[in-house]
Amino acid sequence: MSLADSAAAVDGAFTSIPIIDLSKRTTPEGRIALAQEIRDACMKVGFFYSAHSDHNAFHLIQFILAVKNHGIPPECLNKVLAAMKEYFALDSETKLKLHHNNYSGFKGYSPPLDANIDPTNNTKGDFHEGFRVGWEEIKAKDNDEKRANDGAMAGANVWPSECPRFREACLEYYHEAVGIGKVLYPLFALALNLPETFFDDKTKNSAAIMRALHYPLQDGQFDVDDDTPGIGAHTDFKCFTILWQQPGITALQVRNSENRWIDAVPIDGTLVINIGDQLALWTNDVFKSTIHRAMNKSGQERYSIPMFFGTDYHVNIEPIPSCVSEDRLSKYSPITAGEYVNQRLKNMYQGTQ
Ligand SMILES: O=C(O)CCC(=O)C(=O)O
Ligand SMILES: [Fe+2]
Repeated sequence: MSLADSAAAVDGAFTSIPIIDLSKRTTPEGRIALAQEIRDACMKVGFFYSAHSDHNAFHLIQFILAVKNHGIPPECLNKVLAAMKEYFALDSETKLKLHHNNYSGFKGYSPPLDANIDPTNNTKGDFHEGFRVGWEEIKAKDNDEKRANDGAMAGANVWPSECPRFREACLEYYHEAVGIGKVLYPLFALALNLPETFFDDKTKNSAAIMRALHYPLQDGQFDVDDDTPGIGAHTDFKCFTILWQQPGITALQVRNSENRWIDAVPIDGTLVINIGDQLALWTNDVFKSTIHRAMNKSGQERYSIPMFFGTDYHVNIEPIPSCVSEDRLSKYSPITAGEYVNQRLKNMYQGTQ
């Protein structure tokens, strides 16, 4: 059965989110099995957790991936969480100095209610604040080709001098997550019956954007109520997202085909991986980009870190042939990844105005 045919046979009425054991990727058979699991998960759900199946998963992921230099050590997560707490606790005047409107490529700070990712559903905006970071070497380089090649999203990162440890903590996390992205791209290619290397020449510049997110408490400072989403219903703009969510606080929800919201409860030691629109474009919707949102009703502040992985900004995205058939005609016209992301970001920020 072709990918286009099997996509027609699945429905999206999932009630739980599968956990994929990334440790299997070390053998060729393991990678094929994993690609099959990823394929099933993407076609039905669009969201999955990346984990080792052991309850002590993080250490095992770290061990297995550390061999290939792809693990995210717990210290790295602790460090970035501590830095995020310190940064977001700064007063808003200080944070607003780095408002993303003042910089290119949307880098920098976005205050609460700045964006409205789902303008159809509310007028107040999304009740989170965030900080956007793109590619940068940890040890600053005079000539950073990867950053210079970022085309439509080009622009240097900006950093708050008031929280000196923020830069290093974010960039350490950024590079760890890029390592996991490098593991996932070949698995997605295999899952699509493509050569493992299909995405290699399309992801040379790591078109990866990280956002440090803070969902504040409703303390009367902002005009929000219980129905104001932390982030409204949306699909992500790129190929896939690797999301770290703060343990112990459930806020992320995924919508199934029956329009029911399914909680993506944080599971210790896992990262949530979800498919974004660029992969849906590449695959003519064989891989679904699933609608999700975050509603923080925990009564506590919440922190999360999505990292969005796209193809390089100059790359033209068009449905791959195995995902197109007579019954499943190509739904999308070619567009460059950069144009696509830039347009979506503009819409997101204009939605509140
Ligand atoms: O914070 C979360 O759990 C989700 C964030 C998200 O969906 C996004 O930033 O696109
Ligand atoms: Fe998202």
